[in-house]
Amino acid sequence: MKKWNVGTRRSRLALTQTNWVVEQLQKLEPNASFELHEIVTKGDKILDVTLSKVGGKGLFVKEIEQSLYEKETDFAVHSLKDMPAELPEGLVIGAIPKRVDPRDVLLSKDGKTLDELPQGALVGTSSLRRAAQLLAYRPDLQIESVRGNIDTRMRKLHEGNFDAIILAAAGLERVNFEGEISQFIPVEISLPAVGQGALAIECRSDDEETLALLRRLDDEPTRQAVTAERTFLHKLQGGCQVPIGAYATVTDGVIQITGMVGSPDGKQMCKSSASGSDPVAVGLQVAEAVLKQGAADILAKVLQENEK
Ligand SMILES: NCc1[nH]cc(CCC(=O)O)c1CC(=O)O
Repeated sequence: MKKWNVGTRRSRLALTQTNWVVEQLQKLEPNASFELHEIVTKGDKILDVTLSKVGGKGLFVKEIEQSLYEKETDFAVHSLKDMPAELPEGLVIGAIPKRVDPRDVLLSKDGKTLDELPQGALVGTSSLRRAAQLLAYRPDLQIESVRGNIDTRMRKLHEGNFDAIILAAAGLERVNFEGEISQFIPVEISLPAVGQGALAIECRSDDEETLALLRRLDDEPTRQAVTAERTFLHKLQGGCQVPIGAYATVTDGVIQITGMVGSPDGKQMCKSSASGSDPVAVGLQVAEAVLKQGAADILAKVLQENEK
């Protein structure tokens, strides 16, 4: 009987996602067994520093990738949005299952929507992307950093530290907290992070047996959409701690993508859309369009801030 060793982070969200993947695979391979290996990452340990200041790239995936190299594990389940644009040598994304809701959501006191929040309300988010788009829409809001996993952030809201916080719909739905959502923020107001709402299952590029297993969970339209988004991110040389957002959909084989780069204060916003049948081509096209609007200057300034 074949046994697969599966790497996962230890947070409730990570374990829920990994268990979901294992459940799907178990249905396809009733005779195989799967053993979970919980791995604590650097990103889980550093909770008191703003993420963008600890040099974010792949903070949540490095230790997990090490265990793949050492063949302690055969595959690992990640939130795609936590994956750097470029994978290290020898590792690939073996499957991208069908994406769930990609939107950001607002959780607020008394269920208020973005438009109903009082003047100058305090909103918790440590994402520069969310801050930029929120302030572009409501310049009066005050943004403050909030770290920790979903439970910690919701506790801070309930304790009265904030008027509202922003999270990803996908994470809340996966851990059955969708009842806490006050508003699904339209993508026209807040473009999601690249890959938000999608999972990535990572494995060794030469492990044919695992690749064949994972391929069965791959969703082609999702893969095309996130390929376009990740091409956009890669072209802008962005990791996950930059004010970059993108969202692509696929309809009858046509990919439609919108991408943005904004200054964290929301005052400068570069945004463009493209469509076509080649995910890489449309991703590059949008990246060039926002670069023409001045995205490089915004990103350089953010990098400079992070180094301080
Ligand atoms: N940055 C942490 C993270 N990574 C993935 C998700 C949610 C699940 C997803 O977007 O796939 C979250 C939490 C959040 O942003 O609210």
